[in-house]
Amino acid sequence: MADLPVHTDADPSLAELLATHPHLTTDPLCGLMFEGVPLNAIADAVGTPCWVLGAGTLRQRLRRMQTAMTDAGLDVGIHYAVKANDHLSVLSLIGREGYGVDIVSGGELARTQKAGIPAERVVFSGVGKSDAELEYAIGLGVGQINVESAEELDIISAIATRLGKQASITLRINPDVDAKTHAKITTGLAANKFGIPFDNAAALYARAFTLPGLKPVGFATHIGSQILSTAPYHAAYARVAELVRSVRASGLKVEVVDCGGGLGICYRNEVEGRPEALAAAMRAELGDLGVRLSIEPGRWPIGPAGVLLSSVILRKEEGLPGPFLVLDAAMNDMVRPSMYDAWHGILPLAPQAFGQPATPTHVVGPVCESGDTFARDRQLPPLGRASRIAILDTGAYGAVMSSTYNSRPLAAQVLIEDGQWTVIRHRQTLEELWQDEAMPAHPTGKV
Ligand SMILES: Cc1ncc(COP(=O)(O)O)c(C=O)c1O
Ligand SMILES: N[C@@H](CCCC[NH3+])C(=O)O
Repeated sequence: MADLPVHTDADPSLAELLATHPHLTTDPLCGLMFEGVPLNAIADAVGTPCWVLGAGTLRQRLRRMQTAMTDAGLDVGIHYAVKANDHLSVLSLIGREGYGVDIVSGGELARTQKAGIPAERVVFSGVGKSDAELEYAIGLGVGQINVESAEELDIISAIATRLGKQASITLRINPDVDAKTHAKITTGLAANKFGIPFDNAAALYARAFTLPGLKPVGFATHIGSQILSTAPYHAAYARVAELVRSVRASGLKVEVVDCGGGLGICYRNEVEGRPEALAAAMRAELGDLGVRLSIEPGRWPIGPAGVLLSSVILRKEEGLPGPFLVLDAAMNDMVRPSMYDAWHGILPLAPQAFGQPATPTHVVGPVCESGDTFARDRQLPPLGRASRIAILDTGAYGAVMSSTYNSRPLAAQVLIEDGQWTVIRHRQTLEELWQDEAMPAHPTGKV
């Protein structure tokens, strides 16, 4: 994998975006299609905003990861990171394909159980697992708990002992490696809250063998997300390998190394992270240790498998520095641009839009915050009221990060499978916005 994530600073043209997103095609009559389904047909039936997920793309990308590992001579367990997209349809597909999952909360664990994923295929990560969450996970017999602090080790030992269980644990190591990604999603630097400092890990691992209720099986690391270079992976895995060798030299058993997730995708013009290069890094640094390896990918398999459909409410130009397209989707639906200044491709749905000249356009949502902006100075064909667009690469960290800010109902979700599409989440109704709220009785009995 090249260490040059961005090959040009210019925004890709619509044609270039189509070339880097092979599951999206255009048809002269139907316009933009996703996995062979006209997106306009979905928008006509379901309305906008609407998330569309392609099961074929997800399946194909997971298989590519598995094949990359096998081709490198590695037997690697794939534990899909549920946080990227926790819809039951996704988890059910993951389970049926035989993969495991990486979870970070009791809620995610409950979803995996609802989707029928066996508890032994679950890895529980997270910097602050509550007692209730740990009791739930240990009681169910999850396959592995990645421990992130000395205090957590004691808590898990106490809970497992109380429940009469043995919890398989790894220590999540903070290798102090710069993943060279956005500051808000880097996790492997010493200053980050995640993992156990490298220098404390060997002693803590030894201590884990002395505590009741624990079965220490190895180490885990996860250095961040949207990583586009293999160098940080090499550096992190080399440190973990050093640790494995040193604790083994002191007579301790190590059976497992969990290599985390983080492989990046092409949003704009980045050279997408290649699972083959990740496999090569794992093989080079960890291949001779005779341990069971696993990875926890979220964004890579599912990010490109989703788009967010939206309609233009109106086009606002008067007195402004360039035209503003105000969409019916907003930061409450997709927060990544507001939160990380993330760049997401935008394609029109209409067939005729592709041949027209593009001009710089601002694309915003209707929420009452200037940060509710999807794109600035984006080269787009002339779009106006009722034009439809697709915001690309929203399969990961899209719908899962939605809120109902400004009392905006959660958008509908659709899954495409084998050329057929199904609504997998209805658009939230206004009543559902407040159905879980209660009003204290007013002393006079009236509001
Ligand atoms: C422990 C852990 N594993 C896996 C992931 C998945 O990361 P990504 O979606 O970048 O592959 C994350 C999120 O960064 C994480 O915190
Ligand atoms: N939410 C982040 C990724 C966080 C990864 C979680 N460990 C994003 O949208 O890029």
